[in-house]
Amino acid sequence: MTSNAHPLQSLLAYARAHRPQIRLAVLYSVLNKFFDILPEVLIGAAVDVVVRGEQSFLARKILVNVGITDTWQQLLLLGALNVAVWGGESLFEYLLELKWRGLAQDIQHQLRLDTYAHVQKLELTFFENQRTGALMSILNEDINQIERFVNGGATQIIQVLCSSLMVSAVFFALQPGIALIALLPIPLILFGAFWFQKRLAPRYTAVREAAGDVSARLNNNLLGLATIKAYTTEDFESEHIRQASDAYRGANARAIRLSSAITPVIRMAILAGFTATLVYGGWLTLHGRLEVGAYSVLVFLTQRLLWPMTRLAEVADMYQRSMAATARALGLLGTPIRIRYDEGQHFAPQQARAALRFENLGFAYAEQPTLQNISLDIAAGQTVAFVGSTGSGKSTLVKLLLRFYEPQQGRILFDGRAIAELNLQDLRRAIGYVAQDSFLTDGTIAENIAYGTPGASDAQIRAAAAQAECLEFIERLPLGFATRVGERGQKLSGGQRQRLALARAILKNPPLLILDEATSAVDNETEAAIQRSLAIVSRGRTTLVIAHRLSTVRQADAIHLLERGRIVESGRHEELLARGGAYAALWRLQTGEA
Ligand SMILES: Nc1ncnc2c1ncn2[C@@H]1O[C@H](COP(=O)(O)OP(=O)(O)OP(=O)(O)O)[C@@H](O)[C@H]1O
Repeated sequence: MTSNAHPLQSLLAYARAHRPQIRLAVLYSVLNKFFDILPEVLIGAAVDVVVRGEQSFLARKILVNVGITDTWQQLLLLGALNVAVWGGESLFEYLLELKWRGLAQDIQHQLRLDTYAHVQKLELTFFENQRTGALMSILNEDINQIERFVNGGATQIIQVLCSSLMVSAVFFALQPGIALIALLPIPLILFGAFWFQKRLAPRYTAVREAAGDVSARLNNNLLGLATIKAYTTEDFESEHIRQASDAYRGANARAIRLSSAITPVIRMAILAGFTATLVYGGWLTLHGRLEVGAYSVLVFLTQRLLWPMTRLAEVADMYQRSMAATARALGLLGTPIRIRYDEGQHFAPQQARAALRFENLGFAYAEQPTLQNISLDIAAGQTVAFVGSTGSGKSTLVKLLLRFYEPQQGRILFDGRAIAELNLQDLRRAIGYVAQDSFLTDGTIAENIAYGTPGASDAQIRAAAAQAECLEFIERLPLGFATRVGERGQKLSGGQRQRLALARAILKNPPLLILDEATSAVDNETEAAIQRSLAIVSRGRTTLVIAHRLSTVRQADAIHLLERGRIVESGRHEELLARGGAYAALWRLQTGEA
């Protein structure tokens, strides 16, 4: 899937597994075309019979020993052949439709699944530099475009090629002189189609990119509707969408201007060949140098050549669109996964003790360092808190532990082994992570708690909810655990979402639990609830808590205060207070003792 290969080549390489199917589909297309041009030949033969009677083509001994001199029998034979030809054409039409359309479905299905599965494994940095809507447009529209091409475009290309070859063969067999004239425009047409195609390609790439942009903006706005309403920026945002949509329309207009010219131009070239056949062939026939039957075959066949060639334009258009789509979809599929899932030593996540060691860790998202010289030991089973001002790097620290990012310096050991050498999924299975903004699915409360722990019983789900102190609010809902939470858990309060996310992590029963508290703005009751549940859930496992409210973590075995990416103070609550440093100041500030 190298980026410098032609998209068609890449697509064929991707569809390797479908090769036998593709070959069969191509065969059906060829056979269908073969039967499709035979009626014209039969018309010629019929004209030949009525004009020349017993001297006709059919009366002569040709390839096979036909030699039927009786004209009535000749006509009957033609009738029978006609039925067979039309029957064959219909049969192969059915088969080719079945095969190509089946292939289109199989390929789009596989491509969508593969691309999605691949995208899921890409590291977070990739998504931070991409817009979700643009990715959605690749996963949806671009893959649909490829589906449309395989559905109808591929067979059309094959059929245009076949009919050109077959018609040329008939022409040469009947009248080589006319054949040369009639077929003269073909190189011109092919050259023209190629010329258009080359110029269309970048225009369609621009169209696909503009479509991705529209989709990205729509997605962004729909997610931010509450903010749009609150700031009454509806008109401003409509204008944003208008600009994106306008750019899409403009990109399409540039493609349309060119693509609309293809058919008329090609038709004019065909016209030259057709007129030449009509006039020159007629002249030859009048002078007895061409049979009437052969003349009619040639005239009809030029028509046969004409229509597929005009379709060539349409097909070239569709081809170009889908190649732009293919390049985007396969490009996404070919994006290298930097933090690999399939490497590293396996271990049993549930048996881990989760003793942690951070060794001189240094990390930067961009140039500015976010974390520097972080070194600390966390014994198995300890509860450790990270506190510090906003943006000091607390969340980043645990994200490195989850291997969402790779540190530029130092390493993290998990039970004595560097996490970079462990199997990524085993490591993550050993961790229960409650993020600041946990992702809730559009399902029920029970489904959300059991997310990541398939097969959990109702009793287990209930117990986890109780430990996370969310049983009370769940039971007040009319449908209880069966209540649907809406997309991203919209129908719940921020605190309720956080509790639910905690219940989810508890149910997973991981050796290492990470709680990233979103805010210090909690009421006293919630604060007490957090303390209670923390005491329960941290039992028997290593627990890391990122806290904004110092009182929630005063019982922790160790507290680390971060400032601008460095640990500036560490110790137990009482020790830190006694030291009278930055932690003590922060404590006084929060408790109002200042
Ligand atoms: N994905 C990212 N890309 C670039 N910079 C980031 C990214 N995530 C965080 N940062 C920056 O890194 C710094 C540390 O962020 P981090 O989220 O670790 O802080 P925090 O201490 O957890 O803050 P808070 O208490 O507000 O949650 C911040 O300056 C932030 O702007």
